Amino acid sequence: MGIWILNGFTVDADNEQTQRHICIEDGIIIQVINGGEAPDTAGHTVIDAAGKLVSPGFIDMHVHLREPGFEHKETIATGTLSAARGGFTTIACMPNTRPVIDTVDTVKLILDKAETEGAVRVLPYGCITKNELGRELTDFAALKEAGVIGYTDDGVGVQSAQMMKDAMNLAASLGMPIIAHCEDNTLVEGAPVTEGEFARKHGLKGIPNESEAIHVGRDVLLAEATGVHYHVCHVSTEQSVRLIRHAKQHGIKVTAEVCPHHLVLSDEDIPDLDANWKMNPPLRTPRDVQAVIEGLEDGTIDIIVTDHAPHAEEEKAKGMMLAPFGILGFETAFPLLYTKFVLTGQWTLGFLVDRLTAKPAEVFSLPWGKLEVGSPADITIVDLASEQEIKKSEIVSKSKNTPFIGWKLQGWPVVTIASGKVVWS
Ligand SMILES: NC(=O)N[C@@H](CC(=O)O)C(=O)O
Ligand SMILES: [Zn+2]
Ligand SMILES: [Zn+2]
Repeated sequence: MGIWILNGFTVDADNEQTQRHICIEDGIIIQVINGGEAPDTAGHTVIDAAGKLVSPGFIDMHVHLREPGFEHKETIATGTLSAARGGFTTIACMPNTRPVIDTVDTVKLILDKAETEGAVRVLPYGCITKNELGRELTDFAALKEAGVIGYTDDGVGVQSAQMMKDAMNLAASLGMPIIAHCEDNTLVEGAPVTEGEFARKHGLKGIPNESEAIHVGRDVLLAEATGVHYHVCHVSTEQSVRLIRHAKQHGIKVTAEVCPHHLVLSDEDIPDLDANWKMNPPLRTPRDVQAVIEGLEDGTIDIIVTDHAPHAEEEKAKGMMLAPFGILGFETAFPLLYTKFVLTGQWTLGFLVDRLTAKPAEVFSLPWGKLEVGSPADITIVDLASEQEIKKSEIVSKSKNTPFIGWKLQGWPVVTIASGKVVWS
């Protein structure tokens, strides 16, 4: 017995919208009918998607699931369910767990747990350096063999240029990407927010834009020298956008991602010293926000990721200086971007959906992100008309650290199907 999803509409990157009936069985899309009368659905479960968007399940290439080691913040079970609520069916998890994902055993542990306890598909990254200490490369070949999809020390920047170059050479020889958290530690020194209005007003030390952009500049040159696929994490500054644009113009194999919060918030929106507004990279100035939006719009930045970074309430209660960096991402991403960019007419729906589905699949050569006969049945149904307020009590993630509580947003995922199973409705 399969599932028929009737009368919904799909959208492509050019914003072409088509009414469709879609049948899935055994985890695969087995039939797609364009328009017209509903087919005979006898013997199947029926989901009425009339008036709703039927999208390939969203893909999030940058998330933190916290297991193993930080299960008080999130687990693979709670994190993947939070992803499902947000409409994500494939998520790529960062290795800054405890232990970090730098051995074959830890990769296996993640994959096993995801298989048995996860609501959606989990793709692990492995560390670039052992323990993310920047001193010694991990065993890239063994990690690849175990199932990682790329290498990153997310959470910290790789400080040594030579170490990064060695990593790129090795990754290139294996046909694997390097995913970089760009941050020069010598320029940061314990600052909690960006250099800008907010830091000045509160007398706080600021994180300068160069701390990110210096690594981007260094790394695109190293990527050119080594030929690796180099992917920049959570781009937040005008300078980084400029450097990536220049690198792409010169044929360097660089791709990049941006987070919803860096597209909709600047440091001037931070209301007070509440650490739910603290993340790395920090909210930047309005000028940077404008630059990352333009970067996404012109293709300099390829994809949208959430950087879902759960932290417990007591950790965030330590205040702006002492609390850890990071905010939740999964459950607010689509409604936030739909409300702020599509409803306002700045982006088409097709553009937004593409940057969350087909584009990430293309950038990382993944087989998901499309609704075609024979494709895995990863499908997200979105009620574009529904408006809801973000309430702390409704957050599925184990943590509640988001600055968006109380925001009224439109465009909520209502059914998420992963590998043919309804994982959220
Ligand atoms: N983004 C964050 O603010 N925090 C991330 C680390 C990271 O993505 O660099 C985390 O692990 O909490
Ligand atoms: Zn990072
Ligand atoms: Zn991250």
